[in-house]
Amino acid sequence: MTSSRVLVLNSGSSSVKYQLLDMSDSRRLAQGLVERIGEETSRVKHSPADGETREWSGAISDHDAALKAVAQELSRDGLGLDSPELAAIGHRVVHGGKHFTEPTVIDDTVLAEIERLIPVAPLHNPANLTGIRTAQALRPDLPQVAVFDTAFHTTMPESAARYAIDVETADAHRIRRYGFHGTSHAYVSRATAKLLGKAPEEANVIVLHLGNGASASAVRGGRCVDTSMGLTPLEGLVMGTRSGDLDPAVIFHLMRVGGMSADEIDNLLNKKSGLIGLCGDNDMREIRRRIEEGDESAQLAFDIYIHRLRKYIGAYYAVLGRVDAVAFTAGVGENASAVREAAVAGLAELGLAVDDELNAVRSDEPRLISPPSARVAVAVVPTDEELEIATQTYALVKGSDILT
Ligand SMILES: Nc1ncnc2c1ncn2[C@@H]1O[C@H](COP(=O)(O)OP(=O)(O)O)[C@@H](O)[C@H]1O
Ligand SMILES: CC(=O)OP(=O)(O)O
Ligand SMILES: [Mg+2]
Repeated sequence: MTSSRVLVLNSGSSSVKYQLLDMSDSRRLAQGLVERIGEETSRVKHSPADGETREWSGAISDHDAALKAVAQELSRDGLGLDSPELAAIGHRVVHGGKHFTEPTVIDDTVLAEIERLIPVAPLHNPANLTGIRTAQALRPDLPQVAVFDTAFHTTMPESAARYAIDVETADAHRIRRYGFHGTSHAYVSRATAKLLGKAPEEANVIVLHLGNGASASAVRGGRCVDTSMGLTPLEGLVMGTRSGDLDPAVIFHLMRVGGMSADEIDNLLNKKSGLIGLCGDNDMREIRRRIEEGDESAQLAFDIYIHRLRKYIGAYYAVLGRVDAVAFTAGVGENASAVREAAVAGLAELGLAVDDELNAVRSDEPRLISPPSARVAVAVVPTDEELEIATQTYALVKGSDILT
């Protein structure tokens, strides 16, 4: 039997998203989500392609237990991890440092490197590691492949990747801009070029990945030339719970004057800042609802979010010189028409505008929302990190002697 199925695991700090795909025709056989891992009640949602979605709540204490729940759900549909049709398991790994520029078959050395990078991706790499270890224990015979969020950004020029600090100190501690959400920026920039009827090499695209974590990238001819996240996924845009850009002196001030420890500030900036810090909610749906009711702190949080986003659009416009499209993606980018409208409002001089009717359309398909006459296309392009990870994983193991 030829094996052509790939299971993709995208382990976040408190969630696991997964998809099982048949790569002979890129068909999705099942997908799902385990949320609120470690909380009192976790939630599991599992959708087989040929059956009813199943949802249940229960206590799932850690990522190991979450993955076992995923394996069980897949088994119930006859798609268990013991299937001989499974060719590989692909894992999203958030931080790959400078070393990993390509999808990589995981061995002990790769595991050790992912572990070494935990201090620069404390919310993500530990979850990614648990996902890998549990999957290895369930199927020790299968190739496990790491697809790194950082890989797509390794093409950035030094002028974009280097911080303006003492070079020796930076090099000693490997401090530079790595960038994240790379599989999404790669997938969306390519899909945007396709939507424009261009080859990726011909298109300059600003990608705005606005999920709970959020980042922008400038992509010239299919290669990343700048991105908003940095050494860690904390820099750049305002996010659900992360501050994004701020004066680094805020940290010394909080230490010296506020009496806070490094860990306390880390927690403040990563988990209690961004939208949730500004108004108590990190879900854009809730923020929009509160704004409709006249809530001032929700309005201010929204305005700060949009102000930062517009600054990055302007910055990357200048970085690229010529922009063919601005693409919105991820939970907020794909769904929040008010964010898209506000992000480009008043930028007609730059060739940017949205058409209200097109912007209001809800769809899972890539689509243009700018008026046909606009000089720069504005697009909504749903991301599919799992499909991209599966494609890269399968390309690596197919036809190699890894697959037996
Ligand atoms: N219909 C919607 N309108 C506005 N925002 C939405 C909508 N649906 C989802 N979102 C936003 O998308 C976010 C999640 O995005 P997602 O890309 O799934 O994030 P992540 O992968 O980081 O968990 C939610 O926190 C919410 O703010
Ligand atoms: C890198 C990152 O921020 O990822 P996520 O959006 O999944 O938190
Ligand atoms: Mg995401």
